[in-house]
Amino acid sequence: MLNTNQNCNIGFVGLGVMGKNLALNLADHGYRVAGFDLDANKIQDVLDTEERERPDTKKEARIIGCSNMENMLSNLAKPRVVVVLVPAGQPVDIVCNNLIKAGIESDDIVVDCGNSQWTDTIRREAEYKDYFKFFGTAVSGGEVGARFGPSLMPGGDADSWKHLQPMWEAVAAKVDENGKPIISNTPGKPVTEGEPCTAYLGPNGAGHYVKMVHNGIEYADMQLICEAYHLLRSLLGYEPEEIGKLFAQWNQGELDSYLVEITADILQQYDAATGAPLVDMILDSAGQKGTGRWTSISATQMGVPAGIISESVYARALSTLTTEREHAAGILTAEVESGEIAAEDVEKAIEEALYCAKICAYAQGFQIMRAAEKEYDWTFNFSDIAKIWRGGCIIRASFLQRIADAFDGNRELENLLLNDYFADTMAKKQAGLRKAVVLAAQSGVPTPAFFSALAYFDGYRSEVLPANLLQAQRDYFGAHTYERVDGEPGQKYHTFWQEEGRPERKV
Ligand SMILES: NC(=O)C1=CN([C@@H]2O[C@H](COP(=O)(O)OP(=O)(O)OC[C@H]3O[C@@H](n4cnc5c(N)ncnc54)[C@H](OP(=O)(O)O)[C@@H]3O)[C@@H](O)[C@H]2O)C=CC1
Ligand SMILES: O=C(CO)[C@H](O)[C@H](O)COP(=O)(O)O
Repeated sequence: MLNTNQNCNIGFVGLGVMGKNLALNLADHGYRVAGFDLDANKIQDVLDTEERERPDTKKEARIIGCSNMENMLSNLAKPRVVVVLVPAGQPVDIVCNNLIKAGIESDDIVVDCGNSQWTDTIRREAEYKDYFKFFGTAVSGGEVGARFGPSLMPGGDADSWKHLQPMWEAVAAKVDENGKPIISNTPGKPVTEGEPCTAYLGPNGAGHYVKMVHNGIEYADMQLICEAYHLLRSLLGYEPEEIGKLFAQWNQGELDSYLVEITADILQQYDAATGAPLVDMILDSAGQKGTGRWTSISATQMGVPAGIISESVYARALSTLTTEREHAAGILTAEVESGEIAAEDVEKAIEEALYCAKICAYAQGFQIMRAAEKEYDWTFNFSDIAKIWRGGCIIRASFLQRIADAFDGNRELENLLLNDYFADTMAKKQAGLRKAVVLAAQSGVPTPAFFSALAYFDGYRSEVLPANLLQAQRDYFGAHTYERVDGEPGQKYHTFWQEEGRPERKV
């Protein structure tokens, strides 16, 4: 293992999937990295890869391996910057405490680049402030993104950001003047032009919060695509390959996105062992690490309607009840309506449904962040958020340029659905969403995210909802009071339901 004691620009703790690739990305941009991992094989792996990929083999290594944290710190220029890329939760605190023991100083910056819960980031910034500056930067883009350009969502103190900004802007994904990702997945040939997919998002947990919402939207996006696939397969009897080709076609239009692109690819893949479509050989039980659930919980806690995101979390949970579902399938039947449906009409309806439901899901995501601004005293630039999601991250899509434009035009936009482009699109395409939901209901295909999207759209555009009846019910059984449509705002009334004549009094 190398230990050259030369000054490095940045240290890494954790050289797993994300740490290794982000370190190599930094090296490609001319930064010298000192890396440490508990697992010596991981250190060796990054050193071997760096050697293989080094553009000029005669030049010295751009990444050095360190046998412990003291060694890593001694290799870093001051103020030191240490990126932590270990599993979220307790390991991050273990690393922070180990850095303190290893002699980190109060001017040094420790950057948590994992999928940490934003409340942990807020706590950590305060807890470690006497020892070092704790800064959050959430990363999206998986392995390839980390290696060649992720979307970076930084949050923490503004001075630390000034120090980190040039590095983060260098390694982040880049988009061109039309908001399209500029891709180069060749080691040693990083993209240096274009607009970087990173922007300072605010203090303490702001970056991790925004990443969490990104993942909540990711859950919804993925679930909606899966429902579209399920409908096409069940209603039209299409094979995965056929659906893959259709998705590839949709990906040329408004649905252009990384998730639709990879779905098209996945569905055209066959299993080497059996010759069956690969998707049919994969167990239908979805995993989740928690970020989608956190988004749903945070929305619920703040009273933000985010049903599509929540339904997407529940859909994953329902999918894991494999044995129960097998049992229920033998007992519970569906009375389904069958009839002739023109394939072309169904395809068009599902394509429109996917776009409309996607708009509603993103609208919910941005509403969650708007509520979080008040809750945590942050001021988000929603246009910046949409812009830094245009490249590098899992939900990257050309559609995000539309969102950036919507907020550029009006920072105070109450809801994305009220922007001219989105309102107009919903007006033109909602028939497809309605049709998809009807077809799903009639044929017994579970499409909770599509249903939820339509209910959100119809609920949000309703001047009157049956919540008046609900308030009366609450007042009836619990004297919870209500306001009158003709009363002073805030003035509460209670009807004495059990008394003769049921008098109503101000409360
Ligand atoms: N993988 C992905 O696509 C994405 C992951 N993330 C997030 O990034 C973070 C890292 O993920 P990922 O790289 O996939 O995880 P990995 O498990 O691949 O890598 C984590 C590495 O950290 C090491 N480690 C754990 N504890 C310590 C410690 N105390 N000191 C030094 N090294 C330690 C682990 O060693 P050992 O294995 O020996 O424990 C392991 O090598 C997570 O928060 C994850 O949620 C974010 C975006 C995408
Ligand atoms: O952060 C990510 C991408 O943005 C990860 O891929 C994410 O952790 C995947 O989440 P889950 O395992 O819950 O599906």
